[in-house]
Formats: sequence, C-alpha cells, structure tokens
Amino acid sequence: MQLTPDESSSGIRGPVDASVVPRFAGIATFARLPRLDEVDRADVAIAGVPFDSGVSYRPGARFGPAHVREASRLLRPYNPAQDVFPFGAQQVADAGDIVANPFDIAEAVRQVEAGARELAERAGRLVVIGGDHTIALPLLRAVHAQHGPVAVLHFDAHLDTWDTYFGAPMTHGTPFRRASEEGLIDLTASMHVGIRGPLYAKGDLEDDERLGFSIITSEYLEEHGPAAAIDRMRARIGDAPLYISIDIDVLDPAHAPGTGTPEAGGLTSRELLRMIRALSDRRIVGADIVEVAPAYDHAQLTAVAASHVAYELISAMAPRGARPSAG
Ligand SMILES: N=C(N)NCCCC(=O)O
Ligand SMILES: [Zn+2]
Ligand SMILES: [Zn+2]
Repeated sequence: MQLTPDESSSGIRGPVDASVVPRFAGIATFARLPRLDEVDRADVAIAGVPFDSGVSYRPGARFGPAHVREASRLLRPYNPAQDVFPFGAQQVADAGDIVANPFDIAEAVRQVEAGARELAERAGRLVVIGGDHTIALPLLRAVHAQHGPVAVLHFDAHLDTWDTYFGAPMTHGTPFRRASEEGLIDLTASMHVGIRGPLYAKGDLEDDERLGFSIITSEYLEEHGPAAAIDRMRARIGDAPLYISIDIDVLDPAHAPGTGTPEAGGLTSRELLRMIRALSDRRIVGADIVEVAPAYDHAQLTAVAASHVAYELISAMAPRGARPSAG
C-alpha cells in the first residue's frame, strides 16, 4: 500500500508502493490501485469493457482494457500539473471488467448499461476503458438515469453521429446520434473536439449540428491553439453536468497508432492532456477512453497515452481542498 500524505489521515487505500513491490510485479489493476472489492466504497471506479463487435474497420479494441492497465504501472501518486494526489484525495479502485456478449451487440449494450448502473451504486463516478465507441451509448444511458441530460464533451477524429452501418443502429460510428435521439445529452452544451478527415457527405455536418453538437476541429486547434479551444470548450459546457468521452484516435497516429480507424493530422498527447486539465473545475459525472487496439500499437505508445489520459481525468475529478491534506 502506498502511503501518500492524504492516506495517513483519511484511510484511503492507494496504489501498491513501487518502492516496496517493483512496478513490473503483480497482477495489473489500473495504476496498481486496489480492486473495488478490497475497499468499502470508491469515489471513482475504473472499469474495463472488453468489447469490439461494433467496429467498422480494424478490430482489436476488445484487448484495450488489459493493455491500458498494463501500461499504467508507471503512474505515480502526485500529479504536479494539477497539484493533486488523484488517488489520495479520493478513493479510486479498479472494478475489473464489465462482461459484454461479443456475438450480440444489443445484448452487449444492455449488459454494459446494467453493469454501469450496478457500479454506480458502489462508486461515485465511473471511468471506463474500452472497448470500441459503441459502449458510449449504454454508458450515457446509465449516466442519464442518475443525472438527466448531460453535456457530452467528445474528443475524437470522428463525429460518431452517423445513422447506421449495414443497417445496424448500434456501432462505434453511431453512439452519439442514438444518445441525442434518446434525449440523453444536453443539446446546448455538447461538443466534439479534434474532428478531422474525410466524411461520407457534406450533410454529415448538418445532421451533427441538428443532433446538438458544436465542433472544434483539429484544424481550428492548429490555427488558434489550445488556449482558444479551451475557452470555447468551457463556454459551451458552462456548469452542466459533464460526461467526457475520449476516442484515442483523436490523437495523431504518431501519438496513438494502436487504434482501429486512424486519421492523419490529429492532436498531440500534450494538447489532449492540457485540455483535460482545464476541466478540473467542472462537474464531471463520468468518462470513457475507448478504441485502444493493442495489435496495432508499438512500444505501448497508445496505451501509455491512454493511461495518462485516464490519470489526468481522475485528477480532474479529485476534490480540491475538501480534505485537509489533499495535497
Ligand atoms: N472510431 C470510431 N469511433 N468511429 C469511426 C467510424 C469510422 C467509419 O467507419 O466511418
Ligand atoms: Zn474515432
Ligand atoms: Zn469514436
């Protein structure tokens, strides 16, 4: 057990101490945190969803959760960029994987929603590691059941507001259209960030706007820089309850090659981490990081990026000053 300054007084159980048990030893939970069944209750639970039956191109994101956990062994207790102990200011635990039927998408979607709802009873907030982007729909259904319509801040190269693929309504290219149709999202506060690359038709963008999204493109980021993008993001979200969905393909393939539908001209991991940090004063109710496909990864590049994105998200969720020694 890692004793950070917080834990000595709060009883929060943190990661395994890397100065006692080497990082490369033991079973990989996220950041070597305790399992959810080892703590009474968690403020934040990390759960994997090893499901990729909704992909339109290269498969393999079903192996994402294990790959990200493996790459998260090097994360340390203190985050200087946010001046917070993410695992000390709040109880964070690894809830393991939500089981989803790989042969039946509708059944898998029901299972993911049920699993997320069940975890919501034992954890304040959920950070999910996918899996393909299909799972954002059941996760938003579960979040909506608790919070009503939420602002969705969606980092992705792709809109994922398309209608159907081969007649299938629930795929990794369609979760946000379904979510909008079902009234799960706040149509005045939702946004895509990092959109780029070829579309099917010009009308894709009109549909997307009608479905309630505004867009910060990758080109906008290049031209105006992250500070301007952050201002727009924060203005759009306001104080709405915020769900953050991060498709790792928002990063340039140079930063995240291990994904199924890569697009050139993307964000750097530095830009993405900075934008997440800018949300630490918002009411983040849940998050997912999806589309990590280890078969196309090299040297854990994509998984390291994803594990740091999760770390930054968990840091952004940590209460500031709520506990006397919270860093
Ligand atoms: N990677 C995600 N989530 N979506 C990509 C959909 C790309 C397509 O086949 O049109
Ligand atoms: Zn994508
Ligand atoms: Zn996506």
